[in-house]
Amino acid sequence: MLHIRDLTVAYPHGAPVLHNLTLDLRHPGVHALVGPNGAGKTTLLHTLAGHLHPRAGTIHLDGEDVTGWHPTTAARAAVALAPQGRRLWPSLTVAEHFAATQPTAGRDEAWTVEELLTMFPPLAARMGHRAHQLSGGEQQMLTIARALRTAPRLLLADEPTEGLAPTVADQITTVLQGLPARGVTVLAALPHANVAATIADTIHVLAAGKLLGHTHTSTAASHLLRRHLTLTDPGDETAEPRQ
Ligand SMILES: Nc1ncnc2c1ncn2[C@@H]1O[C@H](COP(=O)(O)OP(=O)(O)OP(=O)(O)O)[C@@H](O)[C@H]1O
Repeated sequence: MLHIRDLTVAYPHGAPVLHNLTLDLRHPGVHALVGPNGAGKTTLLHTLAGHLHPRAGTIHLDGEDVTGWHPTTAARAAVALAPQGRRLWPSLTVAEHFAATQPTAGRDEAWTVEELLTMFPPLAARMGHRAHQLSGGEQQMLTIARALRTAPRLLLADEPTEGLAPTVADQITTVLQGLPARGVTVLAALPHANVAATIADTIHVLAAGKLLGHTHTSTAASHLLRRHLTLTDPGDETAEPRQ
């Protein structure tokens, strides 16, 4: 469904942080992007969401060339970003977040607010609370619920379980794993291969803005990273991946 070819992305006035990156999400499912800090995971998700324009390369989504599109075009094409740091509206209540977020026009697969509250039960008791009054876990649930409210076909989730207690992280993982059955493909940036292996069908390994390969197990993902670090730092052959 998503085909990225030779993608080079830089921040304004900066050197490229993604270099000739080629990546395919061939089938609906949960896909992880794994790599050390600074690998370029967030940059890739923001490029797919239309927040950054590539310097070179192409992005095709379901056969359509969407390279360099704007965030509103991405949203209309049913691509939703659940960003790192959540970026909720602090003074709006949970109910107001839902009211302010409407399903993409023409999408039949929209979730009702009731369905989203069933998916994330803690939010049901917090409808009148402002976002800044929520716990970190509740904020993350609202971030994902708000993204789902737009009825995406591709959900970009940036570190969706970051900093959460294991039980809350498990709740979110379970939701993400159930999304492909509802027609949503998930691409989640995750810092650790072992977390990725519990969530995703496929793990795409990124380092220094380049795709090292894709795999299905944390062991193989760690091996790819370790080999990359050994090749780039021959003086430290015992180096462990920085993750
Ligand atoms: N707004 C920005 N302006 C300039 N450079 C940036 C900006 N955001 C990120 N970078 C740089 O781009 C590179 C990739 O960062 P990115 O945040 O995409 O990595 P990441 O894999 O998501 O890392 P992390 O796990 O730490 O979030 C890093 O070198 C970072 O310093």
